[in-house]
Amino acid sequence: MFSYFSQGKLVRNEKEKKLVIFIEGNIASGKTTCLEYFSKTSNIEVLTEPVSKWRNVRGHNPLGLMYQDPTRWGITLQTYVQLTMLDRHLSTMSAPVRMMERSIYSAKYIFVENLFRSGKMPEVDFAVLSEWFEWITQNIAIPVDLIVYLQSSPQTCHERLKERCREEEKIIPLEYLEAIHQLYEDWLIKKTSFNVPAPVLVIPADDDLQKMLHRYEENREKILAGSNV
Ligand SMILES: Nc1ncnc2c1ncn2[C@@H]1O[C@H](COP(=O)(O)OP(=O)(O)O)[C@@H](O)[C@H]1O
Ligand SMILES: Nc1ccn([C@H]2C[C@H](O)[C@@H](COP(=O)(O)O)O2)c(=O)n1
Repeated sequence: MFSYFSQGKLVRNEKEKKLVIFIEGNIASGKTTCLEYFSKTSNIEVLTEPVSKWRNVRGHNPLGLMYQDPTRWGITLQTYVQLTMLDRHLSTMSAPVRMMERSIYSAKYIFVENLFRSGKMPEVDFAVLSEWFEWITQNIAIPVDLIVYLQSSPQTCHERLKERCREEEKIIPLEYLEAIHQLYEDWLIKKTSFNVPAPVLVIPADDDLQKMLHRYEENREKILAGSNV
């Protein structure tokens, strides 16, 4: 699986240079819809977030538990998110371009950070997750060439979230989406909080579906720059 070290990190052995793009954004900002659109292009591999795993690990639902009692179950969910995202990052690419929903970075810089800052994650849980995250990112190369940030207002996300009606998310208040939004803005727009591992392309994402699909098409070249797709 890993065949050589580069700058002290384990690196996957891919024969040709491939393009890896993260699609980042708030909950219900339209990431999956965006990925669905690009999945129709041949030579693009799309990886959605493994939410089904987060809702069912050996019969348990860490996502649901986390929303019910974040202080008790936040670390349980986020440990599993970290593992499943790492597994996604390290999986063998089946096409020259990979577009993946979120990343191990946003899991830590947005969701873990939010749990901790809002006082819902005990300091010891945050410390353990941070140690894991730092070990992983210091020892394993996580390929990424571009981050596409779907920038949407928390209000829009709240409307879309209600429409999507995922059982576990019914209790999410607007304030939660506002906090996630602020963390994303600090990370990817102001660039004042954490390391940004690749250039960022910002796509405004509040418009209706038709306009959004048109906007994705307009941005296709920018997104796929450097690839032959
Ligand atoms: N541009 C849009 N306008 C209106 N509704 C949208 C738009 N994009 C997505 N949706 C709907 O909003 C909900 C969340 O979209 P989704 O793509 O699942 O977001 P995410 O993957 O970011 O959570 C879904 O019900 C989806 O059909
Ligand atoms: N590190 C993470 C990543 C995601 N979640 C939650 C947020 C949503 O309820 C769900 C993913 O849905 P999406 O944003 O793709 O609509 O998982 C989390 O709590 N921690």
